[in-house]
Amino acid sequence: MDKRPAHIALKATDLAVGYSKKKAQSIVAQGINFSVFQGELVAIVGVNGIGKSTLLRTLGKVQPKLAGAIDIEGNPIEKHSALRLASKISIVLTEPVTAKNLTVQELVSLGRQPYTNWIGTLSGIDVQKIETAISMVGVDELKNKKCYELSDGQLQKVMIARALAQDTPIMLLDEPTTHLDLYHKVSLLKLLQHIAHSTEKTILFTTHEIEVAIQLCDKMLILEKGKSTFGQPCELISKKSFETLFPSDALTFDSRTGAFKVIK
Ligand SMILES: Nc1ncnc2c1ncn2[C@@H]1O[C@H](COP(=O)(O)OP(=O)(O)OP(=O)(O)O)[C@@H](O)[C@H]1O
Repeated sequence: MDKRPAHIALKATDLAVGYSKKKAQSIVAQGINFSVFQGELVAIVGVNGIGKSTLLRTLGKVQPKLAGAIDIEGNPIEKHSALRLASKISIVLTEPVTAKNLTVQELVSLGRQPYTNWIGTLSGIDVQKIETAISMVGVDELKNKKCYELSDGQLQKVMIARALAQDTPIMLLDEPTTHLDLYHKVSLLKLLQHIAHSTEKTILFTTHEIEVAIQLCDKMLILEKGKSTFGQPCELISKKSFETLFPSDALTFDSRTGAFKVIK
C-alpha cells in the first residue's frame, strides 16, 4: 500500500537560481516548482551545466535565490538562522575536502558541530550518532584511517556519513555517486532509499544516473532549458518527459524499458 508521508519538508515556488555579478543577474534556471514530502528520495537530473548544483546549493542556502520562494518545513528559508538551518539541512557538495588530515572518525564527528557545546565536547548521543552513521554507509574498517589515504569513492561515502551524523530531517547531496562503480552506485542509492524510507529523512540528490534513479526514487525533478518537470518516475515516463532530455541525434528514451538507447 502506498504510504503517504506526513508533511511537506521542502517546497520551491517559482524559484529562480543563478548568480549575481555587481548589479547584473545571471539566471541559470527558473520557474522551478516542487513539493517534497518527508521521507522521500528525490533525484535532480538534467544535462551538464543546466543548473543542478546551483539549485542544490540554493536549497541549502549556500548561495542566495534570485526569485521565488523556498520553504523548509513550512517556513521561508530566510527565516531560519544559520544554526537552525544546520539542524534542518545537511549538505554534501562536490568541492574537495579541505580537512583531509583528519581521520574518518574525526571528519564524521564534524557533523555533530551544530549540537555540541562551545568547546565541541561530544556527548554520549553524539558518539552514538557518529558510530551509527559510519556503520550505515559501511566504512567501519576505515574509521582510523586519515582521509588523505582514502580513494575518491571511499571519501564520498565518508562525506555522506558526516551528513548522516548531522542527523537532519533534510539531506542535500551533490552527485553522491560520481566516483563509484556501477555496483557501488546502485548500492549507495539503495542505501539512500532505505535511509529515506526507514528514518523519514527527505533526501534530494543530483545525478547523471537517470536509469537507476527512475528505479529507486520516489520523485524526480527534470531540469531542461526554460522548464522543469517534477513527479513520480512513472508519471514522468508516461508524460514522455525523459524523451526531450538529450538531443535525439545520439540517444532515445524507451518508455517500455525506462532506459536510454544509443542511436547507432
Ligand atoms: N560560481 C559561478 N559563477 C557564475 N556562474 C557559475 C558559477 N558556478 C556555475 N556557474 C554556471 O552555472 C551554470 C550551471 O552550473 P551547474 O554547476 O549548476 O550545472 P550542473 O547541472 O550541476 O552541471 P554538471 O552536470 O556539469 O555538474 C553553468 O553555466 C555554469 O557555468
